[in-house]
Parts: sequence; structure tokens; C-alpha cells
Amino acid sequence: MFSVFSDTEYYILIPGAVVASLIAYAVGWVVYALWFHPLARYPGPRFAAISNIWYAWSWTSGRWPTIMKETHDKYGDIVRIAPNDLSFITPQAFKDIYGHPVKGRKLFLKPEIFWKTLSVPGILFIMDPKEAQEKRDLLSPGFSPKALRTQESVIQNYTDQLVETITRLSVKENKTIDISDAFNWVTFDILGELAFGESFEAVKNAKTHFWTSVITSANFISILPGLLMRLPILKLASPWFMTKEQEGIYDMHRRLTMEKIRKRIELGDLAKDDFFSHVLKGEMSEEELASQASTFMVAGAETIAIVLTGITVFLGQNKRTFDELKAEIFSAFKDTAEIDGESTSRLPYLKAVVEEGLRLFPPVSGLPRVSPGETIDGEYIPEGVIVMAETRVMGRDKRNFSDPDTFKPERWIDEKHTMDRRLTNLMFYMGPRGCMGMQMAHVEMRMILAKLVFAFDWELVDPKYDLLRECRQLVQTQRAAVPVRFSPRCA
Ligand code: HEM
Repeated sequence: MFSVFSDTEYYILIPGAVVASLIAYAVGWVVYALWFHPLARYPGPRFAAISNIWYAWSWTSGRWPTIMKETHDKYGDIVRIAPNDLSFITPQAFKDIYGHPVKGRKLFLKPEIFWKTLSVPGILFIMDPKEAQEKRDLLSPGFSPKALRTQESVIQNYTDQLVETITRLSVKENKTIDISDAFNWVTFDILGELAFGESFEAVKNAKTHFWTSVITSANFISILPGLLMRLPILKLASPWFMTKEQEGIYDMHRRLTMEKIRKRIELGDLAKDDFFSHVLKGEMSEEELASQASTFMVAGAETIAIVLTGITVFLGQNKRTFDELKAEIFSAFKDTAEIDGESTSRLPYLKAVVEEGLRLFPPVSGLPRVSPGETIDGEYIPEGVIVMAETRVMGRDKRNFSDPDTFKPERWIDEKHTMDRRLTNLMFYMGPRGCMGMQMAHVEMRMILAKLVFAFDWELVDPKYDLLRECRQLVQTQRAAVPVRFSPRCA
């Protein structure tokens, strides 16, 4: 057959044509993304507008809130952080994105690009709003005020055990305590008992249980499915993300979880209002119960451990605040047995310390929704755009909080700080998918903190400890070791 090109020319021309098409496509995409895309008018880093790499890099850098703060400071209240993603930081945007829809507004749902999981989803990861509401209804008796009152005895028990363990290690054996691990022991023991009917005995053994260590180190793995949807090319690197050895550990973890949940099912209705007493009548499969239990652990134990770790550091670095808290607690209680959910709810300074710890060192943020084609803070956002209100940035915005980088519990009490108080409970989000365990979290944090302050004096081994530098900030903050010296409280 007649041909105008020789074989050698074909070898050059075909790859050349492929490369030229790729370059044309890339140039076309860049032009479209920067000037013609529906989000083209929103400011932000140029690289973020043309590629998901900026988002992926920021998300995995461990500095997400810092990068987002710098980005919002530079570009304003609405920033384009990926070709199809916007981040907002005004209180009205927060309400519009996460709140219950009012006055005919449409609901913002959880997008697959972030919430997709590889296994049966626990409540947090369910995207269908009807299914999520059904599960919330099914699980809500375990989070009712009545249930919380009975759950308090579990909190009391493990917090008292924590005081004993710290006394043994620090006072009798003269050791420093990594308080970040100690909070992880106590919060997982509490939730272990409430979800599986048995604790991990971590406080008693002063040692993180295998089950817990896997789930806390899986923090990074949990964001992978979403990242792979954004950047499918990363699939080539999956052997580095998930080695054979890690896969084996996760398999063992799954088996152990199933064993634990089967044991819980055998225990039946424990008549003590734990998380599952109300749903064991065959309403959820074994696999689903296991998944819900694991979700509760991530959502409800590690979160509290993170905030309490932050508060311990802030108190260790702010003598006046620590003294004020001590004064309130010592005058309120004569005996540690008096410390419970109700009695601590009457302590304004303690509550303010908890609120301030949540503001400055929240455990999670950057949890996205997808726009149904609706306004956010007066701005129409087209359907399908991924949006979020970056609460870790909002918590340090000087328009929301005066002197925002300072640990100042007074801002939640003093009349002159009325502006600061609009955003209480910001870090628990709000609306149909807001935190189910908020009340429990407050009670648990107040009780643990009050009992530790009642029993001990403490000081940081490194008084200049820099929380934000030491702890990686991913979707969920990753705790780092925080060595603390405890001594019995001076009477
Ligand atoms: C300091 C402590 C805590 C913080 C800051 C926190 C924060 C949050 C946030 C921000 C969400 C919403 C996620 C979203 O809408 O995208 C959430 C959901 C949730 N939290 Fe918490 N949480 C805490 C403690 C707890 C505790 C103690 C529990 C008890 C098990 C718990 C159970 C849940 C559950 C079940 C959901 C899922 C609700 C749903 O998907 O509909 N949380 N939490």
C-alpha cells in the first residue's frame, strides 16, 4: 500500500502526535480551569485551580490548618483549593453548609470523593441522607441524656483508674508520663466498655492495646480512598501506602473486631444503656455493628484524647489559668467521688477551659459537603461543587475571636467578650450530621480534667512544647508524645 511516511517516520510521528495531543489537552484544561470554569472567579493558589495535587499535598503534609489559614489570609473568605473545591470561613457559610436546611433551602450532602470507605460504612461515612437518618434514629437511644447518666459510672470508673495508674507510675516509680498516651488509654477503655461491653484494660496495664494502636495509626489510610479518586495516578504508589505487612495487621484487626462484637452480642441487653443495648434485636448485621463500633472509637475516643492533650499543654504553659482552674475545683469538691457530670456542669471556669481547648486544638476539620446548587453566605454555588467551612481556621480568625492565638478561657465567661461566644460548639459541627456524642464528650472531658486537677500538680517536661509543630494535622490531628511530671496535689 502507498504511504507518504516511511516506517521510521511513523515511529517518530505517532508518539509525537500523542505527546502533542496531551500537551494540547493540558493547555486546554489550564485555560478552561483558570478562565472559563464555573469556579474561575474565586481566588486561590493557581496550581490548586488546575490540579488536585495542591489539595493532596496540603492534606497529607500534616500542616493542613496552617496552610489553610495562610491561604485564607492571602485570598479572603472564599478560596478555591482544588479545581472543583471551595473553602469558606465565615460563620454564615458554616451554618449554610452544615445546618438543617431552612426556608426551602436544599441539603448539602457528604460527597463520595471524601467519605467513600473500603468496607461497610459506619454512621459517619454513610452518604445517603435517608439511610443516615435511619441509623441515627436507631443509635440515638445510646446517646440520650438518660443513657449518658448511666454511662457516667463507666467514665467515673476508668478516670479513677487513671488517677491510680498515674499515682503508681509517677509518684511511686518516679516516672514521667506521656499524657497523650494516657488520655488515649482512658478514652478507649471507656468507649471499649460502651461499644464492646469490655474495656481494653489499657489504663490498668498502662499500655496501648493492639486494637487501639492500629485504629489510631490508620488515620492516614482512612483518607486514601478519597485521595485516590482525586488523583488516580496515586494508585501506582499504593504498594508504598499499604505494604503486605500492614495489610496483615489490618486483617488481624478486622478479625479481632468481629470477635469483640460477637462477644458483645452474646452478652445481650446489658441493661446499662451502652451504645448497642437498643440495637441488638437483629436490626444490624454483625458486620455493621462492628463497623459502627470502630467508627465510635475513632469519632469518640481519639477526639477527646487529642483535646485533653492540648488542654494539658495549654494549662502547663499558663500558670495563671491553671491556678484559676485549681481554685475553682478545690473550692467545689472535698472528695473526688463528688466529681460527676452534673457537679462539673456548675463550674464555669472548667467549662471555659474545655471550650477554649476545643477552639485552639480541635481534633478534626475540613470535612466537606457537596453543593446541591444553593447559596452559601449569599453566594450561589453550582451543583456538584465540593465545599467546606474550615473550622480550625475559623477558630483562629481574629474577626471571630479577639487575640485568637492566646489560650484565654475568660473569653467564654466575661461579658466583654460577647462576640467570642457566638461560636460555641463549633468543632462538633451542626445540623443533620453533627456530632452525636457532643454531650458525652463534654461530660467526659470535664470529669477527666477535674479529677486530674483534684489529684495532682503537674508540669510539662518541656515548658516550651509546641503542639502545632509536634502534632501532625491531618483530617484528624495526630497526637505526639507529651511528657508530663505529676506530683500529688499539695493540700
Ligand atoms: C472532642 C470530642 C469530639 C469532637 C470535636 C467531635 C466532632 C465531630 C464532628 C465534627 C462530627 C461531624 C462530622 C461531619 O459532619 O462531617 C462528628 C460526628 C460524630 N460524632 Fe463526634 N466528636 C467528638 C466526640 C464524640 C464522642 C465522644 C462520640 C461518641 C461515640 C462521638 C460520636 C459521633 C458520631 C456517631 C458522629 C457521626 C454522626 C453522623 O455521621 O451523622 N463524637 N463528631
